[in-house]
Amino acid sequence: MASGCKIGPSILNSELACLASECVRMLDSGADYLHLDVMDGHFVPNITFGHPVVESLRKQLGMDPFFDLHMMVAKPEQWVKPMAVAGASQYTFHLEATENPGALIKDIRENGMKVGLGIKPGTTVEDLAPWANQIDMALVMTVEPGFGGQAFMEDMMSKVQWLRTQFPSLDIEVDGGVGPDNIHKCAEAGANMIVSGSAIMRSEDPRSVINLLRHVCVEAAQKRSLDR
Ligand SMILES: O=C(CO)[C@@H](O)[C@H](O)COP(=O)(O)O
Ligand SMILES: [Fe+2]
Repeated sequence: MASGCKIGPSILNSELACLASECVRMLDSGADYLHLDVMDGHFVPNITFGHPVVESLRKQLGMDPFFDLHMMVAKPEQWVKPMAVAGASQYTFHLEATENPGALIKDIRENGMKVGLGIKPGTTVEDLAPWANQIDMALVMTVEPGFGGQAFMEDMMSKVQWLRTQFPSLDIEVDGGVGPDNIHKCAEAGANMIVSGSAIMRSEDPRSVINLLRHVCVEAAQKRSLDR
C-alpha cells in the first residue's frame, strides 16, 4: 500500500512575510509535510518564490520537515539542482512542462530527491500512467494551478480512483480546494497525500482541521485494505 495518509498544508495563502513562523505553526499543528508552491509567472499566471526562499526555510526549520516542492514552472529541468542544494525533499514537476519526463525523473533522483509528477485538470491520467512505476508520487490537481482558494473540482476524482486501482502502492496527492467539505471524496477515491491551503490556513484551529483530514483519509485506506 501507499505510505500512509499524510497531510501537507500549502503555505501559499499564509502570511508570506512570516513564512518560517507560518511553517512552524503548521508543523506544530500536526502537519506531516509542507507543500511549497513554486510559480514562475510562465507555467502559471502567478509568481511566488524560488530556491533562495526554500534554502532559508530549510535553515530556519532544520533537516526534519519534509518539503514537497510543487514546481509550477515552465522549465522544471532548470531548478532541479538549485532546489536539491536548497534542501528540497521531493521535486514535483508537471507533465505538461517537459518533453522528456524520463530524463527529468532520473536527474531528480541523481540529485537525491524523491520524485512527484503532477497533471493539470485537462491532462488525462493515461498520460501519466507510463511514468507511474518510476515516480514516488502522482499529483492530481483539483484546480487549475496558479492560485490558492479556488473551488475543488470533483470530476478529478475518477483520475484518483483509476490510479489507485492500477497502482495500489503509489502515493497519490490531491491539491486544490481540498478541505473538510470534500476530503471524503478524495479519501474514498484513494488519495493518501492531502494538500490543503485555505481550509487549514484560514482556520482558527488548524490542528483540528489537520486531524479531521487525516482521520477521514486513514479510515478510507483501512476500508480499502479490508475490501481487498
Ligand atoms: O498548487 C496550488 C495552486 O496552484 C495549491 O497548492 C493551492 O495553493 C492550495 O491551496 P487551496 O486551494 O487549498 O487554498
Ligand atoms: Fe500546490
